[in-house]
Amino acid sequence: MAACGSAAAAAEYSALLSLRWGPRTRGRFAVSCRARPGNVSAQQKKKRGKNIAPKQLSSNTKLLPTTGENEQLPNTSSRTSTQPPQQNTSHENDNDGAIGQRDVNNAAIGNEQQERSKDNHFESDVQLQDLGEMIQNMEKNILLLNQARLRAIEDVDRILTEKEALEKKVNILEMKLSKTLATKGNINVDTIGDHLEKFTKEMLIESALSGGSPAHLCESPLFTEMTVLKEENRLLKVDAQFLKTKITELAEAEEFLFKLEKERSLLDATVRELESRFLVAQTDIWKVTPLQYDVWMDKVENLQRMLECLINHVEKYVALLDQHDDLQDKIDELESLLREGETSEFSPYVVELLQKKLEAAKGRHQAGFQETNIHVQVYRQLIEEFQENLGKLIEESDRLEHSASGMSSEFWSHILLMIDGWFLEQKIPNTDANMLREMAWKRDDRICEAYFACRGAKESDVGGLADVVAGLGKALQTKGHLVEIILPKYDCMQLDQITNLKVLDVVIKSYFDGNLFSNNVWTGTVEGLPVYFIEPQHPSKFFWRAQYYGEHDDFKRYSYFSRAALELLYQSGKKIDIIHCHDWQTAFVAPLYWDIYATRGFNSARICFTCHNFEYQGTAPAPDLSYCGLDVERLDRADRMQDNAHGRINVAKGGIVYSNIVTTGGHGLQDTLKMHSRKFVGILNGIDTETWNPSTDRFLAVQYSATDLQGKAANKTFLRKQLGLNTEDTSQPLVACITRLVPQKGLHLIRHAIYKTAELGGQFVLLGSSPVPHIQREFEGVADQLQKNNNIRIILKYDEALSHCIYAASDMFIIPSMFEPCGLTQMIAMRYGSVPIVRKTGGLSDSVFDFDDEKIPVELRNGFTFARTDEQDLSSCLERAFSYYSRKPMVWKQLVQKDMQIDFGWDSPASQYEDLYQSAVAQARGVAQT
Ligand SMILES: Nc1ncnc2c1ncn2[C@@H]1O[C@H](COP(=O)(O)OP(=O)(O)O)[C@@H](O)[C@H]1O
Repeated sequence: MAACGSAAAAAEYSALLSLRWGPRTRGRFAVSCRARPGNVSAQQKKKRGKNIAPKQLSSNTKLLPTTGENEQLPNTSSRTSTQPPQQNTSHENDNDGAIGQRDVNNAAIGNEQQERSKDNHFESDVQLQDLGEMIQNMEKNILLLNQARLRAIEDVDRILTEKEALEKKVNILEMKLSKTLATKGNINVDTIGDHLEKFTKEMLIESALSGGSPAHLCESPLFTEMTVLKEENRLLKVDAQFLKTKITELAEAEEFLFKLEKERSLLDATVRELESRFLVAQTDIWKVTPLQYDVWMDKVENLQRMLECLINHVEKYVALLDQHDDLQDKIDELESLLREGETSEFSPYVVELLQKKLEAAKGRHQAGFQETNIHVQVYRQLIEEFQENLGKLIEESDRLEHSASGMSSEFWSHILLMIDGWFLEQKIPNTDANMLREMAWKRDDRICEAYFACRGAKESDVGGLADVVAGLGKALQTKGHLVEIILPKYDCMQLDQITNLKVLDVVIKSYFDGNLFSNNVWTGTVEGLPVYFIEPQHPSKFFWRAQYYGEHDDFKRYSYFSRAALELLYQSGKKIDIIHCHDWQTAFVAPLYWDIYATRGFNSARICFTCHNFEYQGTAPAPDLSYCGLDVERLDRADRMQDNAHGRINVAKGGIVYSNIVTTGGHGLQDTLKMHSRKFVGILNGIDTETWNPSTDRFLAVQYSATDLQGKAANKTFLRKQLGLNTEDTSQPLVACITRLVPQKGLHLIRHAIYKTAELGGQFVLLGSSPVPHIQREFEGVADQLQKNNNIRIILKYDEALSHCIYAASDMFIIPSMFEPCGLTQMIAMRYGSVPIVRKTGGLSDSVFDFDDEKIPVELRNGFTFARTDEQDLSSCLERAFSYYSRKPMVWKQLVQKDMQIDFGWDSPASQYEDLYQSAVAQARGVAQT
């Protein structure tokens, strides 16, 4: 029985141990956790959790000895005599209430046994034997108990290790969570959620493995922490989802912007193509003789269709603008959301990242919007211009219906008188005069055509280029270089500007379209510079057109000239260092030189190309390149002379590709310039400081300088009187504008400036002329309308003398160009103490710096600038200038004096050119020596 009892006791112990030590230990742990304040942070929870377990568990181990009595409990009635009474006392202090009660019971049983032992002395031996067995059993039990204790301690250690591992996992998860929020806006809370889910599962499995139940697990602090984490993660998920949506919206906006940019460049290409086709078709029409009236009408109709197409395209630009508006709304919305985001709990990194992205998108959007806007304005003007020309052509078709032969005898007499006049004025040689007389006599239609083509020709449309070539040439000459200029011998040249004009007794033959043609060579000096004039003896009379540019066969005319000019240089046997080509008209020289002349040993020179106005680039169908002897197949390639937008040939591009130095910017050829960036240098033009010098200017009523501004005031008074402007109020600032009236110059802003100046109490003088009849007429309308306003004068002609007086008299000078490759008027204005107010574009933004712009060093601030093409920006700029003028006269005076002292001469640009030339020459010599 004892054995049985012992065995039963042992079984009881082990059963008890496994039952009590497992869950109860955990139970205690859970209880002590629950006792903590409910609102502590997860971090605090972890710290406290770590300290509790070991001590409480060790106190529990004291309970073990009481289990010695527990083996008796199931059979108390039959086995009471075997109970060791002394054992009861050892557990008096036991903490466990249930077990303590059992101890009390056992103690009572023990007392009863002692009473019995006194009455039964006979049984003492037997009892002693039993007692011995009991002691042995007890010892065994104690041994078992100790083993169980050791296992319990091992269990505790294992649980602690597990707990620490779990805590580490939680830490890692927390770190992952915050890292994920901070990385590139990619908030992957799903992954965190997955981790948490996985983690929970692992916990459940571990719990199951260690015999725990889900119910117990729910009570565990780790589980609570996990729940908190899960909730936090859920909220984060919502935030992240929201941010993700915004990021996606931003990405969509960016994509949309990209689409708009692409669309615009496609439109640009098509419109430019249309524009050049239109121009060609328009000029081509003049080649049709009056007898071919049907052909004429077909062509006019074709033009009409092209015009409609152009209008259609411009409408697409307008649609683009609307889309830009939508985009603006989206950007505004995102911006305000982000502003809220700054104060919310979103990760600051994410908000900052989004803000950066948004800023970039905003910048692109604004630039795109502005660019599109400019295109819309310029092309709208262009359409009006085309419509005007078309109207003219239709009018002309009426005239043609009666044919040139039907022209009155008065008309032919007028022509004959004109020819005589040119001859007497030495504008044409005798041979030409005879030939023209003959043609007029025979009522030759070509005379008619030439006459009508010349009618609209303006006085000077090469002013800017002529100024630059002469200015740079003279400056280089002063620096000791030998400079020569080659020009076509235009019939409309101002011969009085040329000294010693004479034809050389030599004929230079040059190649053109499969034949050799003779060229007369004339020489003369212009502003002290030697000039050669080439006069082709070609039946097309290339430079006998009564105007410089704008002929239907300009491409042919200038490819002819380029080839003839090179031939002249080649045959003269000179050893040239630099050939500097200006504008697309002479850019043929670059490929011709390298492909044809350099191979003939004429290779000492290096080529420099400057394009003063990239509005015109000289495009034509590829085969036209062969006229001057260039190899079409070799050159009609994207990396050579093929236009970047369409399949035509682009001569300006050829100039960039085949030159050693390029000093120009822009317009559709940026990619080509980028590819050739090593040879590209931006140099601002200068002005001729002798011609434009207020202290010696013979056109002025009074000469003056920066140190004597009385003279400037005198010029103002003089001009106001001369133009019939109000002279009573001397405090009124005088605003001026001298310009060609073409869309490029910002016509709507010029008009606005007139009215705004009047509104601000100033006076306005516009001197301008337009090659476009409808623009000229439109400004005539404005002039008529404002004729009686004695604060405004609009003078619609080209008048150089008057221009000098206006520069001198004005206080402010307005240049609101849509684009401006370089611009001279802002420099001339400053030299004359007229403060420039300009739109920030091209050369204007390189030479005029806003007086209020704190990002610009004070010493450079010389005028007032505005960026946008709308009227408001110009208005506020004008207001700022007026405010300084009237409220701070001393500051204004200093600004005027500063502007007058800026060096805009050619010396500095010429030195820059000189350096470029020299390094190109040095390189050439280096190559020659190796
Ligand atoms: N109506 C005019 N009368 C006199 N000079 C003019 C007139 N219009 C423009 N100019 C002159 O033409 C030159 C213009 O050069 P620039 O500013 O480079 O413009 P662009 O060459 O594009 O016309 C300036 O010297 C200016 O004084």
